[in-house]
Amino acid sequence: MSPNDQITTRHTNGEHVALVKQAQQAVCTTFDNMGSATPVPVRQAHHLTGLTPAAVESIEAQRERALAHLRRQSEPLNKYVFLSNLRNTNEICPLIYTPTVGTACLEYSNVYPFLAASGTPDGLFLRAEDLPNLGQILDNYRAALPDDPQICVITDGSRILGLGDLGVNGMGIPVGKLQLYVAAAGLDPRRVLPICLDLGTNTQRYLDDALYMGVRHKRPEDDQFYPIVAEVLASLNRRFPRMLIQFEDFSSEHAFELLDRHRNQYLSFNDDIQGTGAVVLSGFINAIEQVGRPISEHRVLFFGAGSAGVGVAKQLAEHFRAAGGLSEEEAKRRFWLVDSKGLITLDRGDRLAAHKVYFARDDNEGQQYRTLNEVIEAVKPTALVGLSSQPNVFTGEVIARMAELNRNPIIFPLSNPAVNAECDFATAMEHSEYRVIFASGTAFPPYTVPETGELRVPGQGNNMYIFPGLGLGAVLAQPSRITDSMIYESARALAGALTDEERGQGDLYPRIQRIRAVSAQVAAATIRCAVNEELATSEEVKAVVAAGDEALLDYVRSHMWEPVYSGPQCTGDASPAVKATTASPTTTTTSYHI
Ligand SMILES: NC(=O)C1=CN([C@@H]2O[C@H](COP(=O)(O)OP(=O)(O)OC[C@H]3O[C@@H](n4cnc5c(N)ncnc54)[C@H](O)[C@@H]3O)[C@@H](O)[C@H]2O)C=CC1
Ligand SMILES: CC(=O)C(=O)O
Ligand SMILES: [Mg+2]
Repeated sequence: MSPNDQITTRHTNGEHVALVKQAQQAVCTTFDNMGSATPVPVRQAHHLTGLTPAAVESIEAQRERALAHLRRQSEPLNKYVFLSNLRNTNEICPLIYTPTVGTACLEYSNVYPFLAASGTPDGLFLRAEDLPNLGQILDNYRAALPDDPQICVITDGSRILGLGDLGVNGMGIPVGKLQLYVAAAGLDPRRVLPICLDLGTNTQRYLDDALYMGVRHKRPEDDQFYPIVAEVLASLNRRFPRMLIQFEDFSSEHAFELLDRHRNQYLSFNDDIQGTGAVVLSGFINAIEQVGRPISEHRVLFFGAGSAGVGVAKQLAEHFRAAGGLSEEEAKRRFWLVDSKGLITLDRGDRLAAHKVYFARDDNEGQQYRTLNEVIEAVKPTALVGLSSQPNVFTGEVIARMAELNRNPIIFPLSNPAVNAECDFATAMEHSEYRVIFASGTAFPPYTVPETGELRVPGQGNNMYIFPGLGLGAVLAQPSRITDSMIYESARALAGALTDEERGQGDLYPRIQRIRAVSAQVAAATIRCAVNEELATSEEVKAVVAAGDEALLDYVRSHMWEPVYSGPQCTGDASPAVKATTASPTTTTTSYHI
């Protein structure tokens, strides 16, 4: 007797319809849906026979078709909408990230209904009014998942990339970051939690926009803001005590304070301050090696002194101390930070935000420097780092001057998305006689040197090289907190992850195609550090670290989720429960059929 017959004989017609629907939906939920790869017995068991064409495909064939369709779309936003739907119906989709995620955030309210066409929620949208029911809301969300989430990325949308306060439209960023966790470090897509804390927006055009989907009022003052965030974090921690919390794209005024308040309370880190600090340090380590001058001779000029600028400067200063043999005071004096009012000095006459005070200069002898050109002439930097969101401020003239001052000027225009970058790769190459050492936040196309035909590939200094591995390491080691040493070790691991070939070609970062292997190395370094600092609570991980570096790397790799079709669904089991499969000879993996 077929399953269909069983239903018909035992139930009335109405019950039959309901049961068929239930059985069909059981294989149509996001995480169990195999689409055109659903085997014939499963189609029969779930009453899907005749509802799809006959072909039973492999995951490779599905991937090929999706890729071809993606490439046929000419508009980046259409690509994003397609990928978003693909993600919501089939958790195999790779990168949905900068630059398109920037456009997608700007348009989020306009395209949201199409993104959510599958009915799968993007994540949690939390409002201040929800606080009394937060426990219930988390329970509701948890009910749709097979297990507790391991990582959440939370934003309040107040500083999305370099695009400003986008309110609820910022949800695209936690979603995109968590997609990278899945693609780059093999986090299980069913165990990640994007959160938009929708407390309003100060952007008038959204408040006036009839189609804006967020809470329609201004943001709360600090005396309300901090208690709200504290309550949300406490609820998250009560419900999911082992979950790592990643703060993302909070405005700089709040980013530092939130990190200070909560970093020792919960397993958490701030991606813009610490993740960016680590990724830029990593590229800098490799850049300094190429330049061939000792660390102590470098003079670094930061254009932009927000969460990213100050976070990166602090991370580099730590390296100047640890690897350059400088005292804290000597290290600090190798850095000059510029904000919208010019070089940050103690006697500039304005009240400096707390995060700017550490690097404020006191050696300017009463003189203030307002423009970038003035500061360059005063400082004569070896490196120029852009984290200002001001497009094209590193003009041809600025780059030419840097190339006069240095045989190999280090120029990192790191603002996102690409339209906000302080310069593009072609400008940097053409005005430096191709001598620039370059990395940008969003990838620029390679450049062909006209005279020689040599193809030069620019580096991408984006925290996506750090946070996936750092997060995976934290999930596996379960330390009580993320320390500065773990961040520093993640940066060193990334710097050391270049292959000889990549190093030989002058790359600062590993090729993106190797991101999984690289994330495994970053995760291993994080775990090793957590164990050495006696903060790791996983006994399994402690034993693996004791067994040596190869064992640790194997362990990390074996815990990276892979999309594979296997398990009971393939045999027609009428209730397609998700089961783990063994992908490595040594350990049980967290790979599941989807
Ligand atoms: N590549 C990467 O991995 C990352 C890049 N970013 C990018 O860094 C940028 C900055 O991020 P945050 O520091 O969080 O933002 P922020 O808005 O807090 O900081 C911007 C800084 O630039 C300064 N600035 C603005 N206009 C200026 C002008 N005309 N001249 C000189 N300085 C000016 C501001 O005074 C402020 O200090 C964003 O574009 C963001 O997307 C941020 C994190 C990671
Ligand atoms: C990359 C990133 O985190 C940002 O631009 O904010
Ligand atoms: Mg960010």
